[in-house]
Amino acid sequence: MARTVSEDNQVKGILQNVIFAAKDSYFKILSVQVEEDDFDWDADELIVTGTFASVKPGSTYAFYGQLVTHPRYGQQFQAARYENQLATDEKGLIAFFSSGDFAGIGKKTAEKIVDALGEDALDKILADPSVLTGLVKPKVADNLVETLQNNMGLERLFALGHKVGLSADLAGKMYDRYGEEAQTILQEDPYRLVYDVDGLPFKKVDAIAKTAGYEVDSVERVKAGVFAAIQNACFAHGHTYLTVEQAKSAAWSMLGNDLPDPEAAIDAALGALVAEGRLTYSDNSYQPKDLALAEKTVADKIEELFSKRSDVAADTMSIDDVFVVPDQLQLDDVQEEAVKKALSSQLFVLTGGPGTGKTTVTKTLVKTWEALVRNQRDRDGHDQEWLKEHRVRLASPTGRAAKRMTEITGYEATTIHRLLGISDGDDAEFNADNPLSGGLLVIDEASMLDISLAAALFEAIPKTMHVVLVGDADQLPSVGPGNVLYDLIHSSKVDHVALQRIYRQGKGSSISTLAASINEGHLPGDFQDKQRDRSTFLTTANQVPSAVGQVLTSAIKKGFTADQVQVLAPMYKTPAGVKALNQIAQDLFNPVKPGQKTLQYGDNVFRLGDKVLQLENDTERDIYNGDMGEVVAVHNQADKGVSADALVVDFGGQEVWYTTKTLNQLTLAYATTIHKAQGNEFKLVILVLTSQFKIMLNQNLVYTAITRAKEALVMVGDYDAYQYAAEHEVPHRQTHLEELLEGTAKAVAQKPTKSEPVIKQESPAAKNETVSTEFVQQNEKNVSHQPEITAETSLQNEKTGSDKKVLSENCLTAAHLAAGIDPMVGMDNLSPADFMPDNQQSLV
Ligand SMILES: Nc1ncnc2c1ncn2[C@@H]1O[C@H](COP(=O)(O)OP(=O)(O)OP(=O)(O)O)[C@@H](O)[C@H]1O
Repeated sequence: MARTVSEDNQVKGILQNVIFAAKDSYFKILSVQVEEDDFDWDADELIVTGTFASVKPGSTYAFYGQLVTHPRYGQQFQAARYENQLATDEKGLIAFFSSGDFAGIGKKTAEKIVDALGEDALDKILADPSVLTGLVKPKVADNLVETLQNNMGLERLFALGHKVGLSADLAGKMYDRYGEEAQTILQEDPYRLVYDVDGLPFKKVDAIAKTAGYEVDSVERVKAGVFAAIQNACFAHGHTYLTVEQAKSAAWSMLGNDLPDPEAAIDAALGALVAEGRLTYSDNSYQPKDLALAEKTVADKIEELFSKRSDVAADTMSIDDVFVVPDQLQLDDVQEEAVKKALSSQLFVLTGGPGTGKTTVTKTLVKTWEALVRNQRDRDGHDQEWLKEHRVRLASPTGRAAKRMTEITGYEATTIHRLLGISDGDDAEFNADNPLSGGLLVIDEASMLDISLAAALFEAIPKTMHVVLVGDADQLPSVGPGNVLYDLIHSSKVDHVALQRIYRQGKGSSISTLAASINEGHLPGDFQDKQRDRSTFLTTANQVPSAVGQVLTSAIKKGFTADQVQVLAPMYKTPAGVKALNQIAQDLFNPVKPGQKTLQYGDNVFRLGDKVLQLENDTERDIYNGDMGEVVAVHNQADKGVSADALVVDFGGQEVWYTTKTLNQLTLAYATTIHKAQGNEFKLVILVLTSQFKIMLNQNLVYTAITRAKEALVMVGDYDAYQYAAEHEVPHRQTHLEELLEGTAKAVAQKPTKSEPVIKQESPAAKNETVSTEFVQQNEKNVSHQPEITAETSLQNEKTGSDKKVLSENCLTAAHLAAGIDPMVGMDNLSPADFMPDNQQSLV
C-alpha cells in the first residue's frame, strides 16, 4: 500500500544517475547533485527515492517530500512528487528541443518551433500534435510527440494525480492502461475508475471527482456509487448477486446521506447500470456483469460437458478389468464407487474430510485412466498424438497444494493459474479458442475455487475432457465471490461422492473426532481433556502471547522446526493476532545472533533463516499466495558491491529475489491467518481463538484450522470463542450457479458482454487477495471489544461448576492470576510431543 509522504521539505538539483529502477513500476532511487534545499543539506549529493517517469541524468528537477533517516543508509529524501525544471523561456526551450533527445531536430528546427509556438510550445504540442504540421517533417513530428508524451505525459499525470489525491503508483498504472487518455479521464471522467480499477475505494474516486467539479447528485457519481456498493457487498460476503432490497440498502449506505432524493436517484442509477450492461438484473436480483458472466460461463460449459462423452469414458465396461489401486490397498465400497463414477461421468465431484482417502481415490483414478487409455490405444492402434490428447492434468488453486499433490501422487501438478497460462495483466493463454490439452483433469482443493477462477478454468476445458473436482466441503469457502464446490454438490445434475470413513488418523484420532463434532455444531465433551494428539489451554486474550510462547518453547526443545509448526489465528491485529504472534515465534525460532543479516521493510524485520509467506499470486515469478519459504540470503544496500536491498527466499528449491518493490508481497510466516493456511498441512498446529475475533468465528473457520494439523493440535484461547465458532455456521452465500445448472434461473435481462481487463490496485495483489485482506481488515475494524473473561467470572464458573467453562488442571486462567498463581502452572512438563501418536514419538 503506498504510504503518504508529507511535503515538509524541498530540494532542487541535477540528476546524476538512476541507481535503481524497478521493472514492474515507476519506483526509482536517484542520486541528485543538490543546488538548493530548505533543510541545510551539507553534502553535494543526496539520495532521492520515489515514483518517477523516465527522468534524465543531467536534467534539473525539484523534489517535494521529506528528509528521512533510514536505519541503515542514513539520511535520504523521500519524494512525494517532483517537477521537471524545464527552461520556460525561449532560449531554454530551443536548447531543450535541440538537446539531441528528439531525432531530426537541430538548433534551426528548434528555433522554428519556438518562433511559431512561443513559450508554451510544450503544452501546445502535447494538447494538439497537429500544431507541428508544416513546421517539421511528419516523421520528425511523430517522433517528437511520442518522446514528449512518453516523458512528459507521465510526469504531468503524476503532478495532476498528486493534486487530486491519486498515488503516483496508481497514476503509473493508469498511464500503462490508458496512455495519454489517462489525464483526460482523471479530469473529465474519473468515475470510470470505479469500473476499471479493481478494489479502488469509491471514496477515493469520489474525492478526485470532486476536484474535477462533479456535483454530489450527478448521474455519473450516483451510478458509480451504486455499482461500487453492490460490488463491495458481493466481495465482502462472497455473494455473486444482491437482492433488489440488499442492493438498494448497500447503495443507500454509500450515498444516501448526500443525495436530495436518494430513492429516486438510486432507482434511476440501477436502471441505467443495467441498460449499460454494467449490472445484470434477473430474478429480483442485481449482479456485477463480471460475476454474472462467470456464472454463465461455468454453467454453459458444464451443460456442454454433459452433452458430450469422451471416447475413453464410453468404454466404461472395461473399468473393472483395469482397476489399478496403488500401494496394495483395498478400496472400500464408497471409494470404489467414486473411482467408477469419476471415470464414467464427464464432471464428477469427490469430497471428504482429511484422511478419508481423497488422494488414494485420485491416485487410483489416474492410474486406471492411464491403463484404460493404453488399452484403447493398443486395441484401436492410436498414435502418440492420441495418447497426448488423453493425458492426465492435475492442478490446484494454490502452489503449496499443487506441490503436495505432486509429492503424494507422483504426477506433475501445477497451480490453476499456471495451467491456464495466466500471467500478470494478461489474458489466459488457454481459453475457449485455445483449449487445454488432455483427457482427464483433476482439480484438488476445489473448495478454494471462486467463481472467477472457475470460469477461467471451465472456459479452457475442451468438450471431451473428464473433469474431477476434489475437495473438503466443510472447509472455508473461497475468498472471492462464489460457492462453486457447494453449488456443484447441490446440483442434481452433477455426480458426487462424499467419503466419510477416516483412514489416516485412524481410530482414536481426537483431531478427527473434534473436527466431526464441530461439523455437527458443538464441541466434544472431552474438549478440554488432554489427548494424545491435542490439548487445550484456556486463556484470556492477554495471556495468549505468553501461552503461545511457552508451547513454542516446548516444541523447539523437542526438536520441531519452524517448518513443522504453524501458529494460526483468524486476524492480524490484537496481541492475540497474527502480527504479534509472529514476533514471538520469530524470536524463538530465529533469535537475533551477533552479525546476523537483517532487512527492515515496513513493520517487518526479516532475518536470515526466517520462515516467510508470499501474500499474493505472482504468476510471472511462479509464486503464489500462501506459498511458504525460507530467507536464504539478505543483501543490504550499504554493503560493498550491493546496489539495492534485497532478500532471496527459497520456496522448496525455487529461489526468488525480493527487492524494495516486491518486498510488500512478503511477510513472516511463523503465524498466519487461517485463510492463508488453506491448502497447507503442518505437523503441529497451534490455534488461537479468542472472543475478540467473534465476528469471524464460524464452523468452517475452526474446522479448516484444526484440520491443518497432521499430527498434533494445541488450542489456545477462551472457551467461549471455540464454542461460539462450533455453534455458528458460515453465513450463506447467495449465488445463481446452482439454479443455472438446474435450468431454473429466470432469463437474464441483459446478456453480459465480455469485460475489459481491469487495472490492479496499488497493492498489486491478485483480485482474491485484495478482497481477502480487505475483508479481514474490514472485520478487524469491527472486532468487538468485549470484556475478556475476568478473574471474577472465571472463579465463579469454577465455583459453580456450572458449565463447560469449568477449568481443567492445565488451563491458564484469569482465576489463577487473581489467586496469585503462575498462569502457566501445569505447562512445565508439556510439549506438543505429548500429543503425538506413540509411533511418532521418535520424530521429536
Ligand atoms: N481403503 C483404504 N484402506 C486402507 N488405508 C487407506 C484406504 N484409503 C486410504 N487409506 C490410507 O489412509 C491415509 C489417508 O488417505 P489419503 O491421503 O488418500 O486421504 P486424503 O483424504 O487425501 O487426506 P488429506 O485430505 O488429509 O490429504 C493414507 O495413508 C492411505 O493410504
